[in-house]
Amino acid sequence: MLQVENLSKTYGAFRALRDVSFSAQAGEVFGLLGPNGAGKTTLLRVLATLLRPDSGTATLAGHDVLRESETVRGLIGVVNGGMGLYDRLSGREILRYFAGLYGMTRAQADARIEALNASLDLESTLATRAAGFSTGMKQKIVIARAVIHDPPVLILDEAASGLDVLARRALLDFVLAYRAAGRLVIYSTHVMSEVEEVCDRAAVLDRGELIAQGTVQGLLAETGQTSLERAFFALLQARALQDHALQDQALGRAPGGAA
Ligand SMILES: Nc1ncnc2c1ncn2[C@@H]1O[C@H](COP(=O)(O)OP(=O)(O)OP(=O)(O)O)[C@@H](O)[C@H]1O
Repeated sequence: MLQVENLSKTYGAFRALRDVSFSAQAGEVFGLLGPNGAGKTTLLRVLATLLRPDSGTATLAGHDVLRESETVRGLIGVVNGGMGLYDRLSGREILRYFAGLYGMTRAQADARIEALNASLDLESTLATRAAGFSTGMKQKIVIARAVIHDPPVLILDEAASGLDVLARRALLDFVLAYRAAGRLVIYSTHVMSEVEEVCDRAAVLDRGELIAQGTVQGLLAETGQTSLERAFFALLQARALQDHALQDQALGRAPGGAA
């Protein structure tokens, strides 16, 4: 479903992505893990056709994100933390508006809203104006808006941050239900428990490089750790040590920096 090959992106002289490659399949939740600044959002923005990479390719269901960006936009739903809701519109009006942007008829929109009401428990949110939404209500509408056209791929960038335990639970359950419907969910976070709970596989990004990928069990086995958080630390630490060793080598120093 998703093929990423050798993606690189620089901001000026800064390399935000370096030769990132991975693939993800329909019917799985694929996690993207990384510390702040690792390049997760940059990668997701490329996949969402919002940012041009310097080199490399990404294809979704066989469509190139650069050359066929319009087609790709119809195949994805994106939740990236930006709420951007029209205060004066009710939840239902917001969803109808976005359905219209995707070319859906009013009848199609209303049928889809009913289906989303059942899975996201939108209830009063549909009739309430956005100005009166709680954070949890906002998040539900943002998710419903992202999948109003029933896209085969859902991209979530730190979507659970700032949510209380109930709203977070609703989000994770929705992710699992979306996967069960045979969709691909790309789930970016730095909260390990979320990855352990919903991700089938995950990739670890560090300073723009993909340094490991696999199932949670695979990442634990690779690092010899008992929790994903420990595995994550171990991977980053091993990478930092490797970088120091390379620097030492380049400068002709003994390992550890001795002259
Ligand atoms: N428009 C930009 N111009 C310059 N540098 C940028 C720009 N956008 C991001 N960066 C830098 O690129 C690096 C990767 O940023 P990115 O937002 O992709 O990381 P992230 O993994 O999503 O981090 P976080 O978890 O903090 O959101 C960071 O060092 C960031 O400062």
